[in-house]
Amino acid sequence: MARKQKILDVLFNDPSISAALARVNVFAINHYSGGRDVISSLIPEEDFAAQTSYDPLMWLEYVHPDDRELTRQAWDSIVQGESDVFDGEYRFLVDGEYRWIANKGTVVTRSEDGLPALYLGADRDITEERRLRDLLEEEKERLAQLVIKDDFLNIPNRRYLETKQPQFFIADGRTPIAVLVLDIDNFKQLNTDLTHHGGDEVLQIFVRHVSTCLASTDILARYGGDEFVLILPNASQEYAQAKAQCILDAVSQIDLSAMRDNLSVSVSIGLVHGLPAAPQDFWSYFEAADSQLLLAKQLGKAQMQSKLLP
Ligand SMILES: Nc1nc2c(ncn2[C@@H]2O[C@H](COP(=O)(O)OP(=O)(O)OP(=O)(O)O)[C@@H](O)[C@H]2O)c(=O)[nH]1
Repeated sequence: MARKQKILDVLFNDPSISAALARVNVFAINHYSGGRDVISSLIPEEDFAAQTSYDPLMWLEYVHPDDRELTRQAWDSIVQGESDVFDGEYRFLVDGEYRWIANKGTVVTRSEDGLPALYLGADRDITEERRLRDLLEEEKERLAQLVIKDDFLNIPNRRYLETKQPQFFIADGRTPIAVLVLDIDNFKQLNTDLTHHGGDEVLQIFVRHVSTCLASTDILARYGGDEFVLILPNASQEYAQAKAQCILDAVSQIDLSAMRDNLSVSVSIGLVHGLPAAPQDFWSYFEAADSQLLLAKQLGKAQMQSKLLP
């Protein structure tokens, strides 16, 4: 005890040591002294002095209410002796504003009842670091979205299907799914009649019309060119058939008279519905739907052909 006391005396009473520690944001709290000996705390000295009875948890009041519970839990495990090392990030009230602080420190000594007596830690203001980290995360998310989105039509693209399909394709033998492949009829001719730019406009009008039939859980993606994939997770066969009919009707309503007279748009649809079971995957459903699309084209276009998969 005498040796510990000596260490504490040096630590807290030698101004050169206190100053050296403060320079690297090391703070020390001597709970033996009822919290009177403090080096370099973010809490103003007068707030310590103003305490009528010493509360070793008073610092938690400076932690942002949203971060307080987690911080308290982490500190509790120190108090209870489950760990000596504290390593946390929280917002802390400094000069009237909340700053993000990283606090890493350790209990140096415990009193006889096992409670932390001397705690040495380093506070680091990471507000700017956190802001940059958040910006980077947002940017990464934005780029990730760009990669899986068709920029022109503002819907998911083929890469989306390739990366995300396991999420909606549940091959447990009891979760139904419908996969539809849509292809605009005679789009090559539309491009010739309207120019490529006009064809682009038709693609946008097409997506707008198809979207009037979609529910929030339906996923429409552009597979490429004038070919689209529509996934209806958890859909009944009747729901899928009605969806295809809605799309056929909506596309037949497209009016291109503002661009050129006597032009109409139609779509052919291949539909498969089933209860996928392992080892089936999304692409086996896609291939089957694509075969149905081919059949619809061969049978005269502007129609839907469907198949039930086991
Ligand atoms: N305007 C435009 N045309 C595209 C785009 N991507 C692909 N195309 C064209 O779309 C046409 C697709 O034609 P196909 O689907 O092969 O044939 P189709 O004329 O639609 O005939 P069917 O599918 O048998 O009805 C091709 O001429 C492509 O050059 C695009 O982003 N914009």
